Amino acid sequence: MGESRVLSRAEALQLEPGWRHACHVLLCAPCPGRLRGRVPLRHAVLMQMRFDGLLGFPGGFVEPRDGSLEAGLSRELREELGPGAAALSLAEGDYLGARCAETPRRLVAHFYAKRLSLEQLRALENGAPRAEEHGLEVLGLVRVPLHTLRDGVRGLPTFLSNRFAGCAREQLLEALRVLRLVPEAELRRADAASRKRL
Ligand SMILES: O=c1[nH]cnc2c1ncn2[C@H]1C[C@H](O)[C@@H](COP(=O)(O)OP(=O)(O)O)O1
Repeated sequence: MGESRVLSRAEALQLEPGWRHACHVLLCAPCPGRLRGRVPLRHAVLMQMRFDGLLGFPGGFVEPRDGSLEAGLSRELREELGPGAAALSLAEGDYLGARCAETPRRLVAHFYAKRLSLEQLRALENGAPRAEEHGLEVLGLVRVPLHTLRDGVRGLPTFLSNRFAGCAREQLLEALRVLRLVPEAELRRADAASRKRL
């Protein structure tokens, strides 16, 4: 995805038919653990390693037969995370925002977030290896490290210096800020530190 711009759901749905729509979701749960007994993990946030070596969120293209954005997203989640994803019941209320880009082709990326319990999130992680797309388009789920270690580099900054699909990096930063999963100043520092390594 080239340079993307933010637009509202209503604006996105009014775009001409030449635009394709994709929906992805950030799934997260409170995570009380401490790394090495010291560093608070705060939350478990799921992303996935894709077939193309890029990191992205679960989800994908919405097809005309899906009938709605949320139905398309739910179908993609069942394919990528397995039947356990059916229980997620994503709705318009879980919508976080949209971004669109003209290149490499006209794409609107709709983004959702869903807060789960740690047990629900673990059940999804455990069920994912049995999903239809496991080992094909999805090579595995990963948890995003939300902490930054004392060197100011390892943890979230290093994770952010990976390569991401479409606007997934922007979506991740925006969601971590809006959902208050990482304090804003820490997030800014992690973003800045990661850009030095890109
Ligand atoms: O996590 C993502 N956030 C934003 N855009 C993404 C993300 N992952 C992929 N993409 C882009 C890349 C593609 O142009 C479309 C659809 O991708 P994908 O998820 O691979 O779709 P299918 O599973 O093939 O339906 O969005």
